[in-house]
Amino acid sequence: MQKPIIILNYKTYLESTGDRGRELTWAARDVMQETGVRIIVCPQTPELFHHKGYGIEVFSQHIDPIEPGSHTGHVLAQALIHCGVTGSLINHSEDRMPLPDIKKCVEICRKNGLTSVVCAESIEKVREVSQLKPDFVAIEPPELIGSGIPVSKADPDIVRDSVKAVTDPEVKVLCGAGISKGEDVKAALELGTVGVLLASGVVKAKDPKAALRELVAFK
Ligand SMILES: O=C(CO)COP(=O)(O)O
Repeated sequence: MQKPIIILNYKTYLESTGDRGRELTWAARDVMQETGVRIIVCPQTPELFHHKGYGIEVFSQHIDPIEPGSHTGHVLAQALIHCGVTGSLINHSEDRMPLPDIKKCVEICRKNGLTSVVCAESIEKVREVSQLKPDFVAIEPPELIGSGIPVSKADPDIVRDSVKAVTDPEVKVLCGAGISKGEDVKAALELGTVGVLLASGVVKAKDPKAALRELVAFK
């Protein structure tokens, strides 16, 4: 079975903020080096610079649909790049955007060499945002987010149908919500995704490094 892509969203949990966030990034880097699995971490925007240079890919949780100029308080692609960031989540369920803004963000990412991961809450949304040609679309049913109930097992149809809804072979599909175990990741791959987007199962685990090891150790 192919190796999964694991995107770890730090959200705004205290367990992934400040020094604890950096320890989590080091743990993810170690597991990535041990296993060869591509792991990407997504700390909060003000902390991104502190995760630079550790030998692991860092994505932003958000980017704004703006060009350089007068946009106080917004997140500019070039500033993310300065922080060592190589991609961004877009339209996360906890940070939704209107479609024209998603489109602009995907274009900005493409123009600046950033990987785009657009989240979607339904099969219809997956179909719609995949037309924008992001690098990844992540199906995440909001009701399962943070529930501990893995989407890949609780609702395999939404994952399978999301994979079918994406007709462009260059757009890869991820799934997320409630993922915490290797068997959840395995189920996600069997349904046709290339990996998972997750948060609480690792961030809030007693031993996040052990949780990450368990997540990627399946046959
Ligand atoms: O929103 C998510 C990842 O972006 C999923 O969160 P949980 O893994 O905590 O369910």
